Amino acid sequence: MEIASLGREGDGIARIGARPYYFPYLVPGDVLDLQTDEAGHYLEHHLVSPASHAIAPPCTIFTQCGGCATQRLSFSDQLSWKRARVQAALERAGLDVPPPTAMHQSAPLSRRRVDLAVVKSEAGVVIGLHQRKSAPVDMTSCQLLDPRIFALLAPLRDLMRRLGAISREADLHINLFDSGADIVIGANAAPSLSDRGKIAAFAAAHHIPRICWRQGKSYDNKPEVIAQLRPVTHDFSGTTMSPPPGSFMQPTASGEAAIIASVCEALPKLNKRDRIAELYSGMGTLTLPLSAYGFVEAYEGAASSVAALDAVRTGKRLSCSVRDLARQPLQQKELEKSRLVVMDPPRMGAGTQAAQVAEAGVRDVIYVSCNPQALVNDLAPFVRQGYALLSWSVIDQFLWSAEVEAVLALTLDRKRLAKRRA
Ligand SMILES: C[S@@+](CC[C@H](N)C(=O)[O-])C[C@H]1O[C@@H](n2cnc3c(N)ncnc32)[C@H](O)[C@@H]1O
Repeated sequence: MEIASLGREGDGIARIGARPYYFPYLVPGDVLDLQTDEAGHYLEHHLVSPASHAIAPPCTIFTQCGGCATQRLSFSDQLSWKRARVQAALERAGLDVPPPTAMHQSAPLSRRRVDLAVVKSEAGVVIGLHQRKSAPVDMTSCQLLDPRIFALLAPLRDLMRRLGAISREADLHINLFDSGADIVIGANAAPSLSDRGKIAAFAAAHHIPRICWRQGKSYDNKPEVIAQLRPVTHDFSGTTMSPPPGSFMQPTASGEAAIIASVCEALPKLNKRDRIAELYSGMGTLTLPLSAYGFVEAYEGAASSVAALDAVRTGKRLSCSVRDLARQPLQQKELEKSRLVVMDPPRMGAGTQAAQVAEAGVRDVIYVSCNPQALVNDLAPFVRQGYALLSWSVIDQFLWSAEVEAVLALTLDRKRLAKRRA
């Protein structure tokens, strides 16, 4: 049998009759031999002949590490697959879909943000990404991570081994800012005095500006600064900011630039007094460039990110507020005065907030999506209200995985639509 298509997670799919079988790491065109029991349940398979377009995976731990699913596809095949997934989502939502205006793909070795699992046992310390439904595999090689992050993994293994507060499991959140790596260690227990000393010495030895500790599983728990050697800074669109620990940042610098370019390209004609409501603004990745076009009212759930943006607000055409948009979505009435809404929701989508935006009847909406499944649901109220898709672009910042981002321009303005389509 032959792999006919790729599933949502990047698995190869082959069918016997109507029944789909999913094969991790196989790609369309691979021919395999499948053994099943009498009821058709999978027993085992082996690859008979690889697809002619399949390539040799670049990473030595591909199929062991949980990070990459599609390394046997060329860069252009991956981008085509991701484009097709976004296009299918837009069509499923009921939109008339023109060709994309832009497609971006980030390069290998450019990931500047990563969440890693740590497992400590008698055998040693493993730092890596979870394989689906199983333990993480030690990241002894990586074609994704910025080499400056990868270079920290060996010393971090040693640090984890020596920390008494880490008995079995922990996690690491690493952001690579302009000032250097910013690390949050997540663990169940609090660090002892001796652990604190070891962390401070580690920061000094590896020139790490800040290392924090977050106790407990919840990402709502505020990280405590354990070592801070110098200020943590990062340039966002020409503004130097002080990002808080564990903050959201687009995973690659080129991906961030592509998202900003796509958002700016999708803007309607604005005058500086026009209000732009920006929802899920994070630290202001989009807020700062948008403030060159109109007055931006930014809303974000993470108080520390809003504080970072607020600290650089003076003289800029923006306001920023902490607001949980799931519990307290911006209401129709609050949105009606906006000329444009820009929204960049988290993976689960905007839910009720999307419906409120659609019902407010704001003429133009720019939606930045990181999940085609959630996108379909969020688009439903816009389609009901008569919004059309003016343009869209595809951004692949998560090379070799199924993740894909897209920037959509939705409009109620038929004249603008007709002009664009002409
Ligand atoms: C995909 S990120 C986009 C951030 C920003 N636009 C950027 O490009 O860096 C989504 C943002 O939504 C925020 N968020 C998640 N759930 C939220 C909620 N219920 N209310 C408000 N913001 C939320 C996250 O903290 C995060 O900053």
